[in-house]
Amino acid sequence: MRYAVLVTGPAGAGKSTFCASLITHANTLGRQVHLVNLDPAAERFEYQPAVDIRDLISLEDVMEELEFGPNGGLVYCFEYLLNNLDFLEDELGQYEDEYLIIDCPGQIELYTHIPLLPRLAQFLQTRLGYRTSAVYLVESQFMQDKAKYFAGVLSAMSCMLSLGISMLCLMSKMDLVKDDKGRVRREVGRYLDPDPNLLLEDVNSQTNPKFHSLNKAVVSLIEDQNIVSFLPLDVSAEDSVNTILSHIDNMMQYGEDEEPKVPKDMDEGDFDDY
Ligand SMILES: Nc1nc2c(ncn2[C@@H]2O[C@H](COP(=O)(O)OP(=O)(O)OP(=O)(O)O)[C@@H](O)[C@H]2O)c(=O)[nH]1
Ligand SMILES: [Mg+2]
Repeated sequence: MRYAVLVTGPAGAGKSTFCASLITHANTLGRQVHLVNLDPAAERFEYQPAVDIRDLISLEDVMEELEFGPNGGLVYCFEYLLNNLDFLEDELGQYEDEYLIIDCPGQIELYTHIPLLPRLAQFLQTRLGYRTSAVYLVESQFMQDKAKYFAGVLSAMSCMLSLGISMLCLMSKMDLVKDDKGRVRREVGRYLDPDPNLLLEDVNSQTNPKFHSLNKAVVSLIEDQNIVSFLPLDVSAEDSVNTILSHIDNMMQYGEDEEPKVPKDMDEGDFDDY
């Protein structure tokens, strides 16, 4: 069985850092995972990507040779990738029993203007037989501001709806919102899994009454899509990364088709103790 996790979210949310810590953690569990880089502007990685879009096309070349600016250049790179999906098939086709962590770029227009990620998710699933899921990162500092919280949740929802695969929302950089005793600050912690009614009260208390019905509509949309809860991500804490990996595994039913591995020196009688 093959598995793939798309790591998505806005620019600077911590996607590449999360990919590296997920790989480090999986390695300590003795699991083989590989990094796929889909960011044509990426410069350096903690782990060498097994598959790298820069081997197909680099943003620097596009900007130099075709005289695109950085954002137009990125869009060009992705359109080029979409027209050359056989590149991915050649690169990924060789992996059997594989678990891929796919580091995506952060420019939000790549998620909304051109259907790159949905096409890619579909290609991975139907053409290459990968069980594919996604995570979406939103920075914890955004949660201190209600308007930014709304924007973060709505962008996560738009990504989830356009991808059409199961998705987990992560609140990244939790170490930045801890108090001096190491506890997550209350005003942020309550947004990990907020009560929609309290959320509405909170937002209404900070906005002009003429926007209250809009607030209500957004909160009920958030509630309907069941996307209000975030898992906390602190890359410096192994148990946070471990919990997230377990959720991702569950989401893809990782390992359910695998034969259970029994340690060699355990005969059947030993199982009575468990
Ligand atoms: N304090 C803290 N900083 C973090 C954490 N994760 C990432 N960062 C920092 O945030 C910045 C951006 O992190 P990246 O991992 O490059 O973010 P990204 O989402 O891959 O960014 P783009 O690929 O440019 O969209 C870097 O300076 C990281 O060191 C975290 O958990 N805690
Ligand atoms: Mg990155």
